[in-house]
Amino acid sequence: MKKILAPSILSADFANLGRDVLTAIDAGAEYVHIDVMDGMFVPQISFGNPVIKALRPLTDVIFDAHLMIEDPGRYIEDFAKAGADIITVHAEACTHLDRVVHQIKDCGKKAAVAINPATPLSAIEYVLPELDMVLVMTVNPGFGGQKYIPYCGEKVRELRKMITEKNLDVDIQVDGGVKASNIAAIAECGANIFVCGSAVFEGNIEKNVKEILEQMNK
Ligand SMILES: O=C(CO)[C@@H](O)[C@H](O)COP(=O)(O)O
Ligand SMILES: [Fe+2]
Repeated sequence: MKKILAPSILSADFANLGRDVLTAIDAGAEYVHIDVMDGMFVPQISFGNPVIKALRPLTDVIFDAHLMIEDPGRYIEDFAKAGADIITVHAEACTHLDRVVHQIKDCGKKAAVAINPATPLSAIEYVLPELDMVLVMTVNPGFGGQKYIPYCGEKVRELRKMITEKNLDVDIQVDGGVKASNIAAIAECGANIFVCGSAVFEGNIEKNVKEILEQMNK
């Protein structure tokens, strides 16, 4: 299964966002992970779809919108129109998860569901055949630069087993505290899309991306 690095722009320099994003892409990142926070589902407010719209003309790479917002069904069409390719909603934020997943697919976008560290896999079990990706949060969402929660590796392993047993083709994304020093171990658990925020954007972006890719593909 192809492994992909998805830099999270939450840790980029917002005053030079386009430049930072293009540097990460030129160094080998294949997705751009866009963290949308509403100050309700998570404590912080980040940015909304105008930022996706502003970045869209710069590149054709996959834009992966991680919506950490309450009742995301209200905004699916807006994010689709802004240029997101994958739209991820939190299972914990949707009263009618199946309906929201279909809203995303009806917009012609890839549908993904995220689960927080303490949320069991059963929350996504029935919608799994409808999904392109599951995002297993490896920190409690809301902030960049947090420490990876080790028990999440076991959850990724169980999810990969569930996907294989059901004979499905679903990506597993991990997000939170992922860096060069732990990415190989997390990949071994069965994840194949890796969000890295601070590990990419703090310091030399090009050097960071190259080091992460090297460890990711070990
Ligand atoms: O969704 C989130 C945080 O809620 C993430 O995408 C973070 O932006 C990841 O940052 P690092 O833990 O990699 O610094
Ligand atoms: Fe994220």
